[in-house]
Amino acid sequence: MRQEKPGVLLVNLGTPDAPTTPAVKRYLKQFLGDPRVVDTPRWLWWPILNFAILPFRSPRVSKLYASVWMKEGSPLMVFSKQQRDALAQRVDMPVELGMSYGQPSLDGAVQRLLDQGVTKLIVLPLYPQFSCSTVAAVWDGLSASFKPLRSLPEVAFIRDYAEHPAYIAALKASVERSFAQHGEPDLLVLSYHGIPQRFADEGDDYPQRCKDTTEALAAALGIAPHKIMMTFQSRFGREPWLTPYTDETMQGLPAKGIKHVQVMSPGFSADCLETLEEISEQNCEFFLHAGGEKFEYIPALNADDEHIEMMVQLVNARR
Ligand SMILES: C=CC1=C(C)c2cc3[nH]c(cc4nc(cc5[nH]c(cc1n2)c(C)c5CCC(=O)O)C(CCC(=O)O)=C4C)c(C)c3C=C
Ligand SMILES: [Fe+2]
Ligand SMILES: [Fe+2]
Repeated sequence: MRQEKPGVLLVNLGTPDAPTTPAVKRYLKQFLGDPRVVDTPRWLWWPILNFAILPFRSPRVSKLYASVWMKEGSPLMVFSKQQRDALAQRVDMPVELGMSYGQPSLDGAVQRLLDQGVTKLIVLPLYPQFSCSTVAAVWDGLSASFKPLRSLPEVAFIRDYAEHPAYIAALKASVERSFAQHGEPDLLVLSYHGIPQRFADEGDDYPQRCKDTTEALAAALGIAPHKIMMTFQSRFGREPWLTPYTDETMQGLPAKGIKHVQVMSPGFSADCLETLEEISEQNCEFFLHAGGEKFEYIPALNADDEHIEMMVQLVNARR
């Protein structure tokens, strides 16, 4: 009889190995080369990526990475490892971390779990809101890592957890800590990573999942509807992305009398370039230059106890 031995595969996006132009170029080449992320026909995208994007974007973005780099490495990697270690302390099964792009690879993480005798993979992509550009890319990566195997493990794939009570409880605790520390702002802005509007038009339910999180958190906080709003950050390329854009919103709020904002990015399970630089630095500046007075960034859930508790619940429900 087959006796299942479960193990957890925690997955996130991945990040460069170093804040240098060659390392960032390597990372962006793999990331932006994934058709789940950019779906332009390959014959057209290959020369654009290699000759028009990588040579110019890599040196610019490597400087941004350098500005947030931590003693132990890239913030996304530092927090992801902390999450892995904290979860491993809380569940009686092996836990491995794999990244869609860069190291540690998904392939390696799957192999390490199999080497420990795991027969059932509980796959937890750390994206609270499903998107074809993130969660489906994890699915693709997982299935690619199965290609050389003669036997496949059982798989429990957690699609997302946008309104899971333990996720909402962790976000609520974090917002309440921030309100207690800095005072209640005129507006709480929830800034989610954007995607092209076209992906949503073609069936990606990501915007609805962001709305589900926003509504569940607003209800949990008991906050008035005019004191919370949802925006989308990090757009890339020329086509329209989900709106309202975070940067335009920040530039426009002070003229509407909003002088104190707190910004949280609930779609990022770990702090990274897009929160520590784009929100805490760039968008803070946009807001203050437009006449805003107080801007506070509420950190990602990272390895907070409430966040790890959420992971324990998600995993134990599938074991
Ligand atoms: C080009 C299209 C992109 C889509 C679609 C996209 C979706 C998407 N991304 C995240 C999470 C993260 N993205 C991060 C960085 C990042 N994202 C893109 C592009 C797209 N993302 C780029 C080019 C970059 C790299 C930085 C840059 O060149 O500007 C990160 C941070 C990684 C880090 O190393 O710190 C995360 C996390 C989500 C959740 C998402 C769709 C919902
Ligand atoms: Fe991204
Ligand atoms: Fe960005």
